[in-house]
Amino acid sequence: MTEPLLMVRSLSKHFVSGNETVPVIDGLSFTLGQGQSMALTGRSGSGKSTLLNLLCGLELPDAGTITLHNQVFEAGDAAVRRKATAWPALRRQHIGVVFQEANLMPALSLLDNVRLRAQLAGRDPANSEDWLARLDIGELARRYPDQVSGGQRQRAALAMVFAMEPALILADEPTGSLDRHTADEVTRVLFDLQARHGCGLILATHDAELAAGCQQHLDLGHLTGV
Ligand SMILES: Nc1ncnc2c1ncn2[C@@H]1O[C@H](COP(=O)(O)OP(=O)(O)OP(=O)(O)O)[C@@H](O)[C@H]1O
Repeated sequence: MTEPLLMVRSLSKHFVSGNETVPVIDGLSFTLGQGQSMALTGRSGSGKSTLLNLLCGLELPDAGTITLHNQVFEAGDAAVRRKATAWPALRRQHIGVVFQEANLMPALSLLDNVRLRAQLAGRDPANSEDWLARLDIGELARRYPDQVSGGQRQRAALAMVFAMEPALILADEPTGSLDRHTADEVTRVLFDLQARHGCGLILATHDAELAAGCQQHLDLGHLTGV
């Protein structure tokens, strides 16, 4: 049997805001298999973005263990506390992150953005133009991010993620800034490529149609009882 891609066990995270302690994630456990997709749902403030940040090491947990791509990150380890861990390399090479607003380098063309992302992950950038073509923006490859629409920028952001051949894609409201038609297109492309390339996908969304396309559902609002 193949190892799961991701195992989360008893994960907890709180923030301190002034005198107030804000518990966000409390004893969360779940498993994501290789190539599986999961929708993270829950009302605004229920902790979706916080969980995505924990899963790529941008936030540190108070308690619990994250096992991702055969690496174990245990809250409380001195290395985890100092962030002096394998997270940065894992993020660069194996975790593709997509935010609501596409995060492109403004001084680079769409094609050079994709090439750079592939190179940073240690992949061959030769297929970068192909990735843009597969996302139906091949003819825009030499334009700069401010010369294309929001939906086209979001497609370019997906091309960057797929060009790095990630084991896991973490997407935070990837269609949140798009109109319905463009959101449907980007959703179709995302699921199609994810299924074809067998990477895991976790996406935080308020979009019921996007959530319905995922194999697993995790409702954080329900879990944390808020
Ligand atoms: N750095 C921080 N300091 C204090 N509180 C924080 C911090 N980051 C997030 N929070 C709080 O943690 C809770 C969870 O926030 P988070 O952004 O994860 O929610 P979300 O489910 O992604 O919300 P949305 O759907 O609105 O994007 C919220 O109450 C938020 O105010």
